[in-house]
Amino acid sequence: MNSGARLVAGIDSSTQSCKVVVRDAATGALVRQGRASHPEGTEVHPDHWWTALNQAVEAAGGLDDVAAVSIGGQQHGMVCLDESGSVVRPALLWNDTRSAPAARDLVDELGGPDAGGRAWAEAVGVVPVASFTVTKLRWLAEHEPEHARRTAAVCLPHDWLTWRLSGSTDLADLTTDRSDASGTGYWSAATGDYRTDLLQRAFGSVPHLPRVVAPGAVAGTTRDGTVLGAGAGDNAAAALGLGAGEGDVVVSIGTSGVVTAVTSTPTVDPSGAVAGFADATGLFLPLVATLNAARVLDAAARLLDVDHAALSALAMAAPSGAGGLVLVPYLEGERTPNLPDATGSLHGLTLATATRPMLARAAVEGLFCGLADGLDAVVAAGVDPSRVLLVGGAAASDAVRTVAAEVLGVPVDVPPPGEYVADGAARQAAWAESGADAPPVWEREGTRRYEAEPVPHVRARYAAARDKHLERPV
Ligand SMILES: Nc1ncnc2c1ncn2[C@@H]1O[C@H](COP(=O)(O)OP(=O)(O)O)[C@@H](O)[C@H]1O
Ligand SMILES: O=C(CO)[C@@H](O)[C@H](O)COP(=O)(O)O
Repeated sequence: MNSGARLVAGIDSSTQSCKVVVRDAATGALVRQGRASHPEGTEVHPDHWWTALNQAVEAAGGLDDVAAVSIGGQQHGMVCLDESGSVVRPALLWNDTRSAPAARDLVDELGGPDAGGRAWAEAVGVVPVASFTVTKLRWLAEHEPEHARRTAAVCLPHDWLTWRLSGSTDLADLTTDRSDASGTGYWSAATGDYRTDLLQRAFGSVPHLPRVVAPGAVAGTTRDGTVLGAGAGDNAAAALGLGAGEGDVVVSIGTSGVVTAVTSTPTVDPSGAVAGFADATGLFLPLVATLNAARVLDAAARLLDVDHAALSALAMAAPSGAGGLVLVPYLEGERTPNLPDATGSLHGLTLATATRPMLARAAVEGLFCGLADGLDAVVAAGVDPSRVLLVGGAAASDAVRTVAAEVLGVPVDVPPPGEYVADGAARQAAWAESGADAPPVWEREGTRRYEAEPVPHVRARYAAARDKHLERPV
């Protein structure tokens, strides 16, 4: 297939799967792609990611003719390695909530919800919640001291996979990048430094940490000499893949629901709603993430015994507001707002709303009302959105696109279906391989705009319902 063009590859090692794209480095044209599934669960041995990566690479026709590769990965997952480079225990993922008490303790130790929240946000841009690596390390130190004692290095999913691609087993060769480092809770996007004092506080010692590679720099090479880019957290990679600039807000509906924006200054939000992450170009990436997004629709489709296309058709057959039926979608607990033990709930059931279309509509609206709260928080942090770019697996749904425009209250641009995290990683790989000051410009056509009258009544009804939920049974 290669007609002499220089090729680069981008990999998205996300929560549910691994996707690989091979693109022309100069034009960005898609040459080939592949995919493989990850196992279910919030605790996953990294070997499964490596197996899926190799399957996805094989499905994409291999990397033999590729000049450079980068990896975008699910953020925050705790990968612990011993002195010999072996994995100490399965990784705890971003959506594993067992470290919620550890998160509360870490905030309390710096002064409680107000003073402690401010102290953490000023130090590292985030206020600990169960998703962040620093809280998982505290959990490990408290609950599995033998594993903590054996931990000689800590890294993130994309760091570990990049290291595996390099073929090294030397902990000194571990690398990360600004965007993923900023999701650990012990690296500051504002200063560009590790806060080993906070890591020491959380874990009781300071294991070896990956070197932070600058955007566009070379992290190393594979054994065959293929250039390895720095990689990125998946949300930063998606922003790079979309070419998002200031004023663009990216909303991703994957396993997580995410609202992000690229900004030129770091964000400090002592409430913790907006995480002050770094992006993949040297700028910043304020981000709100929810634990409940595409899987809310998976669950609704399961309940109604339909596929996603039929779920979308059902939702489109119901009116805005689903006649007053509200689904609060805390099916996996929640991260924003910080309610790790919450469960989902259905409000406003009447004989008229107890129908399949109303339930389908309420599911889509519920997940977007949570994200609209997130968009409000990003705006309060100083972002002035001119449009929303909608991506992630569930962006394929017509109902999702329509409800997004209604509930978010801004024009929603849906780029053509694609793997924007993997594309961002590929663009970064091309940047690293070129040695240029900036990533290559890749044109993209086919973006479709969705506009709708805002629906304040839908958000008002959700706001009345969202605090009424049961905790998970013990
Ligand atoms: N047409 C669709 N409508 C709604 N959800 C969809 C559709 N197609 C895929 N999904 C859902 O999107 C999710 C996968 O999206 P993706 O962004 O790849 O997730 P992740 O990055 O978290 O692994 C799955 O939960 C899948 O069921
Ligand atoms: O925790 C976050 C961001 O802070 C998540 O966005 C993860 O990065 C997982 O992303 P997906 O696999 O759902 O795309």
